Amino acid sequence: MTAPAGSPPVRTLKDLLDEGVEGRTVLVRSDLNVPLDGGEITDPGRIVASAPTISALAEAGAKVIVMAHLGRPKGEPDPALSLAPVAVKLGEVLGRNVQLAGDVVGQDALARSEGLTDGDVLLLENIRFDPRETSKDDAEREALARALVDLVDGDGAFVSDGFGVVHRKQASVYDVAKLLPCYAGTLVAAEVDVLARLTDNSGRPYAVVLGGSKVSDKLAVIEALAPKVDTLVIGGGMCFTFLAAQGVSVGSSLLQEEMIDTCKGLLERYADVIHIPRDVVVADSFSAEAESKTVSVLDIPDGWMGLDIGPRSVKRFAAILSSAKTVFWNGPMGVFEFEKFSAGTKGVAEAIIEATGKGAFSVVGGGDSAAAVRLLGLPEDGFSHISTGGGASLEYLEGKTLPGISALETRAALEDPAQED
Ligand SMILES: Nc1ncnc2c1ncn2[C@@H]1O[C@H](COP(=O)(O)OP(=O)(O)O)[C@@H](O)[C@H]1O
Ligand SMILES: O=C(OP(=O)(O)O)[C@H](O)COP(=O)(O)O
Repeated sequence: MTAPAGSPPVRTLKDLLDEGVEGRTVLVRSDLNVPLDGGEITDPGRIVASAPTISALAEAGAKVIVMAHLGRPKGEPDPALSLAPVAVKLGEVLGRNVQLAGDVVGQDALARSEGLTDGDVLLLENIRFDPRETSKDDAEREALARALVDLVDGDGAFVSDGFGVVHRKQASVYDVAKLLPCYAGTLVAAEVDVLARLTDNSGRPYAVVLGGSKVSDKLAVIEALAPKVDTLVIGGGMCFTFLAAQGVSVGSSLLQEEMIDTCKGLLERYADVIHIPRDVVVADSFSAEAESKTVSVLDIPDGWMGLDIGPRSVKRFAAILSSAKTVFWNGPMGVFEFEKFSAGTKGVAEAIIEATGKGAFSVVGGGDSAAAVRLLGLPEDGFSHISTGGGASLEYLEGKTLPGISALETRAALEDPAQED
């Protein structure tokens, strides 16, 4: 894992294993935030990607305690977001029993952590059931971090392996790293090394494709990315704020009202960089069985919502992407989970695969984007790399400090022997 120039290398899982972990308790932060449909996991990609680190530690005799989140609970237990189905799937993938704690740092988690023997794996309940995980108050987050460390015996360690969440300054991602010897897991190390190839001197034309539904997160990233790239193709739930900025009526589509002026400015400053759809597939409700039709963006009926980009836009985006030498894609072009709104995602993905076949370096980033590739039956090896992090990758590309990475670098600097007087 390449550390920023001049800073000591971040310690990795290999360093921890070389130290020896037998009998030691190791806290691991994984990103197991998988898509669910009625309690069923529709794509276990993140669980599969997280398994090597957990497996290596258990095989080496560590007592492994895994911290993870699922969705965005409002700081209290939500049965629909319990990690129970994740624990079952993780056990299947690891080929070993995975215990699920009934709480995060409560009596059950404590009792189970005290009862662990070498090689055991304990998954804590959804870490975001505790409001301190995502608190903006440092003291609150630090209190949860200390409670998590209390689950660990004296010679414990922390492994940061949840690449998809390293852009979040949260207790289990950032604050725990200040309290224990910390290491980058195999997934985090691999992802950062791949993304390091997506820099300013990447092959040109450099295209970024943005979609999905986390509009507020990603609109903020666009301002930083726009000057760095040759093309910004925008679809999914992202495009409607841009369309509204052009005075278009977007019906009941996803819309970030407070960002309309920002988008107006971006469209003015980067008119030749930013490309938004000219036709969309609209629906009279958010459902797989909704009535739908393809319309010009100028004809979105009141009360209807855009749930995919239209065929004309797919064709235009594909033409733009066909000459790209570097492509980063985060966010589906539509609600691909519903078959009738999946054509936009499939068409743009196929265009990226075609560009990759002609020598482009392409990265797909994001839980749902990666899931879309697999669920739409597209060849994963048609892309140069499929990343488990969408927002994390975007903020890395933006050049932002990722709290989950900076915490590792800070610890490495503090523990670097060269720093000794
Ligand atoms: N036009 C749209 N309206 C509402 N939701 C959308 C639209 N287009 C895509 N989505 C949703 O975006 C979600 C993924 O968004 P996001 O989490 O940002 O992607 P990723 O996980 O790849 O970063 C998908 O569940 C998809 O259904
Ligand atoms: O799904 C995730 O990010 P992504 O949607 O950017 O891929 C991560 O698990 C982070 O989740 P969050 O955006 O609720 O912090």
